[in-house]
Amino acid sequence: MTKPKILISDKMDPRAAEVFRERGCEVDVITGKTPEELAAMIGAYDGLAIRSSTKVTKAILDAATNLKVIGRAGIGVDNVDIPYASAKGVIVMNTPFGNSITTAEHAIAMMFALARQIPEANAQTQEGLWPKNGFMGVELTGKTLGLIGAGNIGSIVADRALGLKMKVVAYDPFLSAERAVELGIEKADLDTLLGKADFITLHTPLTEQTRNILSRENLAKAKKGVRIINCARGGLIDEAALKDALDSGHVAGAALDVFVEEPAKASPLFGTPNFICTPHLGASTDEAQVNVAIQVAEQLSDYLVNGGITNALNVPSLSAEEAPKLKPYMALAEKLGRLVGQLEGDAITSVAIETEGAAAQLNQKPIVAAVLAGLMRVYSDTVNMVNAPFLAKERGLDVREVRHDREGVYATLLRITVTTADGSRSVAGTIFGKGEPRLVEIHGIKVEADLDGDMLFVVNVDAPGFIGRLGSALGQADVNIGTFHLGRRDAGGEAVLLLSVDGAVPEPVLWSICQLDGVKKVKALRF
Ligand SMILES: NC(=O)c1ccc[n+]([C@@H]2O[C@H](COP(=O)([O-])OP(=O)(O)OC[C@H]3O[C@@H](n4cnc5c(N)ncnc54)[C@H](O)[C@@H]3O)[C@@H](O)[C@H]2O)c1
Ligand SMILES: O=C(O)[C@H](O)COP(=O)(O)O
Repeated sequence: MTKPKILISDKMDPRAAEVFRERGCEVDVITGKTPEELAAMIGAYDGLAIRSSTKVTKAILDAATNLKVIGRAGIGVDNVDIPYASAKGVIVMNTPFGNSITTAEHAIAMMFALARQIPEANAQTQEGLWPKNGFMGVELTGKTLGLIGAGNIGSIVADRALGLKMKVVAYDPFLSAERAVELGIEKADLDTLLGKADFITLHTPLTEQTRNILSRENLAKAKKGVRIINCARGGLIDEAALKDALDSGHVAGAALDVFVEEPAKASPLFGTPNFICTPHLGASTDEAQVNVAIQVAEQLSDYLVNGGITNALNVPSLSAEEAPKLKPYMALAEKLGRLVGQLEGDAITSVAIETEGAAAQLNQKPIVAAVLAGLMRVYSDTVNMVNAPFLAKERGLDVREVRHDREGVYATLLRITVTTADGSRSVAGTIFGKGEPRLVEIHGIKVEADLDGDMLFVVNVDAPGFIGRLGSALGQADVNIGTFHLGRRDAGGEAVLLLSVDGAVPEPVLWSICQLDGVKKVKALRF
């Protein structure tokens, strides 16, 4: 088996490359490339490990013809075009916890630095000014910290702030009342927070809802003398409005680790009194960088080598223990999806995916994704488990999952029922022996077959001599039959034939079979 190839394109702790190699991947560390240079080389790689410097744009993804997974050694993935990666079938993972403590500590450090104006006091002292009377600070004890975003980092900041005897008020629409009680903080709306907070710290992702959450209007609503910290993402604060609020004294201090434009080489905020900043250093500690480097390498190699999916942002997770159990089911799901996709074409409006017995105990999401990937292969060669659910949604396909815990005739069964304008049709399969996927039913008729290679599907009226006539038609056309599977609803009723053949059946031969007495449908299939 060829080893998966990984590119590490941003500065990352060397443990990442070591872990990739230990886990059976080839790895190149090539940093500091321009987008054009990256686009020229990315085609050779199965996995891409990045931090925040590499911008994974549409152009990079278009050039990444072999890419299966992108791993972000860190949290924010706003440098990756996730919708486009999903459409291209590329998994995007991050390491959501590896640098949270470090970043929370940076926010607390910024809060102290603001409260005691440490950077400016340090600079003036080292200039020999000994400015003992110029730096009157404020205590943190008893002050109110307004937390915008109380997720992983926000809740660590809250914990540390409570330890400093501050009161914490949080605005986070997704924070439950129970979680707020558990954290020992007050849940509030944004206006209440703005009216109460002596310090405000931001810990949300940058989204359409959070962009400029500290707008000019909201800054005006904040308490006079507020101090503001942003170690989350540039764009959460209106930088021009912040500059004006610092100049007017409405905001007593601001500390930014992140900027709208990065690298921030120039900013109207630079040089403003009571403004301090760091160059996106939130995650920059030895501990955090080792954590995220190891985690990203473990996650990417786990996916490329074993099929395990952890911390993916665009597909359901799949643990390394689950992956081998699910593997035969995903193969079955893909084949059955492919069968109905080829039989019904683009007329399908809805699909029901039912599992029975052992199959019903498994994680259903990957099975559903594999069915959809198989089904939509008729529309596109590049469809896979990652982009199939998105493509299905785009096409308006109605997808339903049903689990039946009881066992039927089979200890484990997967049934797919699709609906078209002509009604509903189903196919079903099971897992035999050591994980072999097997078709067991088509259109309610029992037929056992391996779905493999080129096949021919025929629906006919059950009648004596039909099989002989079909065999002759194929023989005359020099089409060799490998296996032959037959089922019928009842004697003289509808019958189905599924044949494996050595090579694709040419169109004129399909047409001649269509002309045989009693034939209702003929379809060449490929698996
Ligand atoms: N400066 C750095 O180096 C650095 C390092 C790590 C993380 N970060 C950034 O910090 C931020 C927070 O990271 P995290 O790990 O805590 O993420 P998280 O997903 O755990 O938490 C984000 C929180 O924001 C909340 N939220 C979402 N929309 C909101 C809205 N409209 N208003 C208020 N709250 C909202 C969510 O409910 C969630 O609780 C991210 O932007 C991340 O990229 C920066
Ligand atoms: O989202 C993150 O994890 C931080 O912004 C850290 O980014 P970095 O890895 O580029 O330092």
